[in-house]
Amino acid sequence: MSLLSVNDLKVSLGGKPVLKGLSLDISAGEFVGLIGPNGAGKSTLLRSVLGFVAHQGGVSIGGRDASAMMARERAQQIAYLPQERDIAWPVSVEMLVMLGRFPHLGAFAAPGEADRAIADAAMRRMEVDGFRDRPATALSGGERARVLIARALAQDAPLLLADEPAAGLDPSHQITLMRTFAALAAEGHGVVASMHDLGIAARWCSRLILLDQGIVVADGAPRAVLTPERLRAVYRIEAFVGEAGGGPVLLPLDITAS
Ligand SMILES: Nc1ncnc2c1ncn2[C@@H]1O[C@H](COP(=O)(O)OP(=O)(O)OP(=O)(O)O)[C@@H](O)[C@H]1O
Repeated sequence: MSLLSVNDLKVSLGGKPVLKGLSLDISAGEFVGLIGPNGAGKSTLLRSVLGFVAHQGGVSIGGRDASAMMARERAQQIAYLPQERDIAWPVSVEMLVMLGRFPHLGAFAAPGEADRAIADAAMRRMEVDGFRDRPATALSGGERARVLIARALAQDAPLLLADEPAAGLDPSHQITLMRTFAALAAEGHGVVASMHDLGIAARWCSRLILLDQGIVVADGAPRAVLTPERLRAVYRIEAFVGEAGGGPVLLPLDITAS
């Protein structure tokens, strides 16, 4: 089932074309890594789908034209983890995660038992339930990131768009996150996460979409997308690409000599 369809998306920012006619489809069951060098357009793509950026071209969410959807309807269909990890108010971790349930509540309705159970499960998944009573502003960068991911999980939308969710996480929490996203996809959600760690993207994602200068330059299985030639052409890096422990391994080694 198609969760997201983007057709010939074009965005200009500050008079400069940033997305230049980009098309993609995301289906239920996929864990897609959105990769590409700094400035390739990854965040702009995610923000355009959310309706935060003026754009040309078609976006449909769950088979419906996104431009006709209210913000609340979109939030029921798509959970979004922004790149910024700022938390403005010293609310408790539990309250912040519970905010993920708000698109599902009626006007003025308080969260019920089912909402609490979903928020609790999200906190346990991201291993933040141990500090549920602490102010969310009094956490380390990585802990804060995990709390914000838990909030996005609590939203329990068919599609999750996450902008650099692994940034700032230690290796064990990065792997926990990748396992969680892979499990969400196996449960029938769609997950699109922008990432800079190509090794972790190669190992865990079912599909990679490589952006460069506002266009999709490769889209497919990680082994097919991350060839040494393409890494050279797009990232200007030399990399070791191999296999270990039942999956692909990628290690950037050096800058390509020009
Ligand atoms: N408000 C803005 N005004 C002008 N140009 C912008 C604005 N926001 C982003 N850009 C430009 O748009 C391009 C794409 O930016 P975007 O943040 O989408 O890239 P990205 O792939 O997410 O990069 P990164 O990996 O560094 O997060 C960049 O060249 C950036 O400088």
